[in-house]
Amino acid sequence: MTTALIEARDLKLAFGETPALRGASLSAGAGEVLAITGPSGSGKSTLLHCLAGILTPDSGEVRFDGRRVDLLNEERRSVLRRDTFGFVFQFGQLVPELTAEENVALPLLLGGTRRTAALAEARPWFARLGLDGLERRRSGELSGGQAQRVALARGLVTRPRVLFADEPTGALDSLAGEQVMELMVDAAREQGTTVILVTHEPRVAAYADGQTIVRDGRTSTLVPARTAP
Ligand SMILES: Nc1ncnc2c1ncn2[C@@H]1O[C@H](COP(=O)(O)OP(=O)(O)OP(=O)(O)O)[C@@H](O)[C@H]1O
Repeated sequence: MTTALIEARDLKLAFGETPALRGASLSAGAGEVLAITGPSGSGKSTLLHCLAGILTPDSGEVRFDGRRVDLLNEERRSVLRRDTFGFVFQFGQLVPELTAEENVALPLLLGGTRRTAALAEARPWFARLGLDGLERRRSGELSGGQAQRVALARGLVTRPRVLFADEPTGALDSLAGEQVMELMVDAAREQGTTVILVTHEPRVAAYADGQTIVRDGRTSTLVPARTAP
């Protein structure tokens, strides 16, 4: 059995009086794709945000590569998010003033890479994700599927150890959604990136190696990933 690269143990978190997580656990190994599924409001995004160091649970443990993420201060968590993790959300959230290639280069620029080098690293992603010729477009000039592939390139350009994807196909029609999923899973496998994917669509979850279902803030394993205990 491989060791977990990222894991959550018995997470609990309430927003005021609203309990969002009541004992959520999961684990994923290096290079695995894990889907978090479940009904609306069950706690999927909250669980993802705890794993990614965006939220801190009230109790329980989050470990990445053996280190306790939940015990890090905000500054260290933000360095971890910037240097080690990648993110894709439902609505690509591209910066509208920037060109597509500048959007892809953005995480590298924020990490201190010089502009020319960052753009040089961003460009190969356009051919790789079927976006040739769209490098200089702004987000308003892209289709939803194209914009989401640009957002995917931006999430992967730093070669993150873990890519967190929250409903990455949620705003797309089924064909564009399948394209995004195939490209995401292939690119992640090629560079050994673990993917933690929130989705309510069974067709999207089927791309994953393992599935964890969340109901009322509690998890159960639907399909064990290779590292599940
Ligand atoms: N910032 C917040 N403040 C207060 N309550 C919140 C906040 N974020 C989430 N909640 C509540 O926590 C619970 C879990 O929400 P969460 O967004 O994690 O669910 P979800 O499964 O991702 O839902 P969906 O599929 O609809 O996106 C819900 O009851 C929600 O209303």
